[in-house]
Amino acid sequence: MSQYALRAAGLTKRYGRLTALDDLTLDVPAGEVFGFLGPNGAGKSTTIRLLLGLARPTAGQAWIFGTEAADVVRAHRMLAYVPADVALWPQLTGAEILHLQAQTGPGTDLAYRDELVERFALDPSKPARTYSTGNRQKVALIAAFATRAPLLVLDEPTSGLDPLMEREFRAAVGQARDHGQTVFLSSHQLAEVEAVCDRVGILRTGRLVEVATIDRLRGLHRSEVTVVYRGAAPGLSAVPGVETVEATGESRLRFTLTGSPAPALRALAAADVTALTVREPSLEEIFLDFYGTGAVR
Ligand SMILES: Nc1ncnc2c1ncn2[C@@H]1O[C@H](COP(=O)(O)OP(=O)(O)OP(=O)(O)O)[C@@H](O)[C@H]1O
Repeated sequence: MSQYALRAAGLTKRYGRLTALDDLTLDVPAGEVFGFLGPNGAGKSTTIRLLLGLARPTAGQAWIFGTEAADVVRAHRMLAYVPADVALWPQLTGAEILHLQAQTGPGTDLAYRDELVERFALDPSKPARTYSTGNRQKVALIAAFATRAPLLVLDEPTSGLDPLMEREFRAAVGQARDHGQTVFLSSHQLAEVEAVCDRVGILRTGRLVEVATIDRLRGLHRSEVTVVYRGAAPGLSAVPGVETVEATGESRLRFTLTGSPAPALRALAAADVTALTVREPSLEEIFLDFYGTGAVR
């Protein structure tokens, strides 16, 4: 079997004049948890549809463990997929659907599946028509995580989950990694990708603009810090990671912080700080930060 779980070479998809995916070349080694990050409409789902053979590329090719993605019967023996919008058979219960999927998929660890049903707090006795978006997502996630498929393809899998369930999701991704499974996870949530992924590809208007490890991504991460103080202003000039310090009112200032917060915290500790807020940048801000407005097409 190929050492790459997933490969794309010049993968392109056009819908009329719109280029949804533009010349994607990407290798994901087996065993990696790879995050595919991008704002709405960046082309994440299009990429996944091409990888799954659900759509035909306008140009280029993709492979799943060395098998052409277009060879759906062989490629799908090696993967489990959770779509962004999970549709289930409305008249079947959660348990019946999990049973059905275990019969048709690449093999299921039934004991682990039961454990996941507990952990995700799913009531499998109810018909799927009564399930909320989050519960439908749970059924699909449980079915996928309980397989021993070497590749899990998850398209924005936590959009309907609450924070407790997100924690379970992250733990399940960790266990998949421990089993040696490869995870390809599309997301527009920076925090989720940071928490679970080894490497991240950043997609923007159909183009892969960066592939970076999480450490490198953290380096790009610029937070905005607001400080209210009494007496003398904290001395922040020449503090590593601190930039663009500006007074925003009487005894109030704002600065941006990149990398480790320790030097800035030491500088702030020397002043009489009465309030401190830290705002994480949005993904879009990080894009703009890193690529400049010139990168926007
Ligand atoms: N079948 C289609 N016909 C025409 N345009 C399409 C089709 N599918 C996707 N697109 C367009 O391709 C672009 C990429 O869409 P895609 O769904 O891949 O983005 P995404 O990154 O998955 O976004 P989201 O996070 O909103 O799901 C968008 O501009 C979208 O409108």
